[in-house]
Amino acid sequence: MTATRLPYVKMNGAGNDFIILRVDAPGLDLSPETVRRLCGRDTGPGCDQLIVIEPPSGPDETAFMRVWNADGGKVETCGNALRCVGWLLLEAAGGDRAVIGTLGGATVARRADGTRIEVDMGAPRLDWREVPLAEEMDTRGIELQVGPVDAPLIHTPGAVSMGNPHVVFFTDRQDDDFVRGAGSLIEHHPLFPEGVNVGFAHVLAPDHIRLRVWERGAGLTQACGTGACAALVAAHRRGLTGRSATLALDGGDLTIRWDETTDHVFMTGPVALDGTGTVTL
Ligand SMILES: N[C@H](CCC[C@H](N)C(=O)O)C(=O)O
Repeated sequence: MTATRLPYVKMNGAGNDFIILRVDAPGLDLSPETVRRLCGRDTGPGCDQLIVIEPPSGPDETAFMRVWNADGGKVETCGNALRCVGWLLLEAAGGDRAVIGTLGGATVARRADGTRIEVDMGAPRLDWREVPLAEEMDTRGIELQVGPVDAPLIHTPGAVSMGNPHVVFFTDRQDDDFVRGAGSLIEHHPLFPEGVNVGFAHVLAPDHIRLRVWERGAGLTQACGTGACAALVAAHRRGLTGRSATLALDGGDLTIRWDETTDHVFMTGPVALDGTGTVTL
């Protein structure tokens, strides 16, 4: 296959960084090897996720967004990338809203203030089959055995899908060793047949959560947008917070609101343009 050179835009949303390509034809399929090469910080421009903007998949969309994790796996969606893609589309079209289709469902991006973008992430999926889990459980507090079999540590985190799978632990343990150790152990736990993003949420107040996320396929990132949405939903379901909160992540703050009337989750946060370049596919 002949090599293709494409321009890219490098952006980040609260420190979660992306290479963003734009193509004219739908259905671009990238090999895991190509994705890993481009996402590698020593083999390519480097990023947490590779993002491709495609033409709309339906009449109500402005564009369609595909997401690959740095490990080469194609996934459903990415909250921080939706803000960045939303900003690019709004800058290009000059409109005030952009409908972005993803494999995890349709979303709507709007300008909030300054360079902050709000994305309507749609409704959380809360049934065990939608997360998905390998067996029936109450997703408000699932039974998850972590640790050696002879001395199991049973936790009852919340489980939520924002189009992609999340499990959220409520703990004041935020140190790197714990987050990396527990996160990497749980990411591929058999209870999660499609893998899982692992959040560690320290509820500081009914409207304030400190969050770190070990991401499926990317590891510990500066921020996870869908993880922030999942953490707020899981915290509210446990009676730990109201329906809106500031989520303080390593790379910045996200404002998350779970609207009672529409059941939709709204995520508002910063975007930044880091640079441009070209890559060879
Ligand atoms: N690691 C995620 C995809 C990226 C999500 C994250 N970067 C966000 O901002 O939502 C997954 O495998 O589902």
